Amino acid sequence: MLLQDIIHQNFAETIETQQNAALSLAEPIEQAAQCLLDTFLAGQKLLICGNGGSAADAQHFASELVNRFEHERPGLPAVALTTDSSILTAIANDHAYDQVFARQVRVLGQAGDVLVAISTSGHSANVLEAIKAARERELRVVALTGRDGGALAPLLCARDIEIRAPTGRTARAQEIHLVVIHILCDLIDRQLLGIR
Ligand SMILES: O=C(CO)[C@@H](O)[C@H](O)[C@H](O)[C@H](O)COP(=O)(O)O
Ligand SMILES: [Zn+2]
Repeated sequence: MLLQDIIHQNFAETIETQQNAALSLAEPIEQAAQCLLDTFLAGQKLLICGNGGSAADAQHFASELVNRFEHERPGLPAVALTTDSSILTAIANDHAYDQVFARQVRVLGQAGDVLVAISTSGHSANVLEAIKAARERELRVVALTGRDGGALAPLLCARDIEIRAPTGRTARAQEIHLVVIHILCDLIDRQLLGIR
């Protein structure tokens, strides 16, 4: 196949996936925005985790909440659990890599906080362990997933929210996740600032 064909094929797949997501994800995104807004209005916080590109998404989301998205407003409390190399390496070295987020959830999480768990496959062991820790500490979970939800989806309970990108490709799921993160920021800003 010509390189230009591959380029066009990637764009076409992205557009189709985004169109499918617009149809299937409006409801869980609305629920998640309300959940996050209620959490902030109650004075509680978000903890956000994921691996690789999803670690970047966790940091991206936290920065838009703590600092700002498109409008000036008071900062909103959100912590990416992916950023402190001393904490991450100590937990991985002394315990296990699958505990790097769970231990932070147990230490930093308080009942009523929300864990945002990001995994395109739903099979990252450290994200699954973080969800189990969230359950113990009575945090709600907003999960950004893909494929069939993997081993993550069955861990969720009725109070949790799954936003599942309708694709089997990690790259396409990550692209959906970033759009979802920006929509959540937009909805939160509009509600907080009374923008229509
Ligand atoms: O960004 C990419 C691929 O686009 C990779 O870094 C990817 O995030 C990593 O392979 C992750 O370990 C995948 O984890 P997950 O989404 O399956 O939980
Ligand atoms: Zn990537």
